[in-house]
Amino acid sequence: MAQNLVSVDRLRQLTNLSIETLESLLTSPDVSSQQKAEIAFKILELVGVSPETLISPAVSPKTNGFSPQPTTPQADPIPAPDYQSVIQKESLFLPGDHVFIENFLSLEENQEILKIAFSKSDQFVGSTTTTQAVNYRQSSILYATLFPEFYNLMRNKILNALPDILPQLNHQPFDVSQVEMQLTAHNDGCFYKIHNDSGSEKTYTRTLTYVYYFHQEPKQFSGGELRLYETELKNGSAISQGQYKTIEPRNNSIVFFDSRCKHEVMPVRCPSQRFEDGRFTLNGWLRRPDH
Ligand SMILES: O=C(O)CCC(=O)C(=O)O
Ligand SMILES: [Fe+2]
Repeated sequence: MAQNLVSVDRLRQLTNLSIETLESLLTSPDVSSQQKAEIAFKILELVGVSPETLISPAVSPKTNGFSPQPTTPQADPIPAPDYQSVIQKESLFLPGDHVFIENFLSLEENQEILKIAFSKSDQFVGSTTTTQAVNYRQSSILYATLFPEFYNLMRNKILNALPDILPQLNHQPFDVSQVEMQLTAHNDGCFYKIHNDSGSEKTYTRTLTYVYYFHQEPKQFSGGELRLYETELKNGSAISQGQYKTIEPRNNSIVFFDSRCKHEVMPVRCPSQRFEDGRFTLNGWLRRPDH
């Protein structure tokens, strides 16, 4: 018992010393800002401070960020700083603004993407997060390399809609360097806990998130609402205060929002558990250049 108390004390001392050492490294002029950022992120990850801010969908540059066509540059690009300098020092509040558009595709296009999803059901793979967090996300994904024509169609529709969408989000125009896309299926019990899409070194150039919803009619699932949280950005963290807006995953609708905004996919209930009866999305991110 006494020995345990001593070792707890020692452990405390050691912990304090470690924290002091890390603190001095984080403020030392001899440590590069790159190293400081690495240390800071490691600490945040280890102590579990807002771990979900570090979680965002895995990026697979060869597949997920499929870009068969050159992108159209937009006017007046916003400066695109690197990862260190995008870490928000002053607090910035994102109210969960979004743009929701119904009947985004024609009926034929909507049926076409449903047909693509059904015909390639055996090529979907389990989803992951960049931190490989367990029990954070359950869904399956079809990469855009497996539907190149539809990728191009969707990409063009999104880029054409952008000049109307950005002002509604109070967002400045930006140079779109890449349109990432994937087809995601949520079936019975699937979900994606609270996260943002741009909280890691691999994902920080993601600027706008879009999610196009489609499913069979009549709808065979319930749940699966998207919750968009009010988010405060500060010191590299995205903190949500719990207030949110709910977006229903309506067939043939699309939602756009700031990729830094925290969001969550509520659990889906699909009693038949048939693949075809699930909640489907074409979802992805518009990136700005990283220089
Ligand atoms: O399916 C949705 O409504 C959102 C998906 C999402 O948050 C993501 O893939 O990052
Ligand atoms: Fe997301």
